[in-house]
Amino acid sequence: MSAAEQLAALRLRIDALDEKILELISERARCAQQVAKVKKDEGEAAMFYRPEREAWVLKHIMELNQSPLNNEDMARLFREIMSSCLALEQTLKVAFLGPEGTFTQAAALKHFGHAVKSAPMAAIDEVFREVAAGAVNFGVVPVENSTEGAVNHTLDSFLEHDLVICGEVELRIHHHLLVGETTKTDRITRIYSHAQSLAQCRKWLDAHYPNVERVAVSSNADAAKRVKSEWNSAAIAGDMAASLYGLTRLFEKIEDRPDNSTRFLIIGNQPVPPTGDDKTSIIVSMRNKPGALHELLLPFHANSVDLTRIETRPSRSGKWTYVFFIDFIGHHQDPLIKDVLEKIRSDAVALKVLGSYPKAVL
Ligand SMILES: O=C(O)C(=O)C[C@]1(C(=O)O)C=C[C@@H](O)C=C1
Repeated sequence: MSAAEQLAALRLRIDALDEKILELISERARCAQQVAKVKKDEGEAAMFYRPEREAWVLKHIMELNQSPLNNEDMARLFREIMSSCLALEQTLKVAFLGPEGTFTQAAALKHFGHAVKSAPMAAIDEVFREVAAGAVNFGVVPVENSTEGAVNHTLDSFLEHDLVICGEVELRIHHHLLVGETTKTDRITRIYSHAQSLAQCRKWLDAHYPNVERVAVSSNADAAKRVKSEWNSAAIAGDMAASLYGLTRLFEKIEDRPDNSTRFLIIGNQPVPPTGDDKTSIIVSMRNKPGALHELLLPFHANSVDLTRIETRPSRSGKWTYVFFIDFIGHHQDPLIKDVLEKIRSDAVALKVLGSYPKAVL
């Protein structure tokens, strides 16, 4: 058989398979419509989006996968199928730190898929306010970066709002130096980016553009937007912002650490049931006395509960008083975790469970 004949035969097989896939996806979509009907018949506060179920579906697919596609690629395809199925039940509106093209938007799409309605906000606090007011279903906010540490705006917003964390998503962050069609690349005098991104590329900038002004703006996407109209400036931003604002990559992957990644939280109003593979986030304030931190950590150690993060912030309710943000493995409904939380509550000035949620799958 000639190469052309082989290609034609393979394409016929692909056509037939596509038709089967189409049929199966359609059947799945009709199932989702029936699920929606059952949920609506159940009562007023139907919960269409079910993070615990979505985590299970994606993990199940990854466990079963034996195809040439790797687990992440396969799960991403199912992520999108499920996103479209959910859109048949309810159009989710998701707020994030805008404008369009930020890493936070990329995180939102990674977590929810592309069938949600995006609502870009000008600041992290606005994301919290929109969710609290019920103007959107969920919000996505950055919480920590592997190079630069905590995102304090997000932590402080948790002190001011009563919202539930219902998910987490991790994103590898690749920064590029972006220029526009009219940029004179040998005469760049200014580089725009978000302060965190400038910090994540500090060594690269010191080596390549030591004398160029670094200007911190509200987001990477905002930086990309500015470059379009200026001939002497460049921006540090990611792929989404580059394609959205029609910029080209003068240098790629300029982050100082190759494993640079950011963790984002999904905030909403709906608690998530246990999946068996969960994380919990709490805020605790302790009496200002020697050994307070030791006292706080003891119940975790005594019960072999894995802490994944601890962060300290000023409490805002008194000079030199602090609150601790703690993440650990387990769900607040697990009997062991319940015991740990009860012990902490008896020693603490205040304890707030921000939420228990499935560990990031993708
Ligand atoms: O199982 C459900 O509750 C569904 O609504 C179905 C489905 C899916 O397509 O698999 C859709 C949306 C939910 O977030 C979870 C799963």
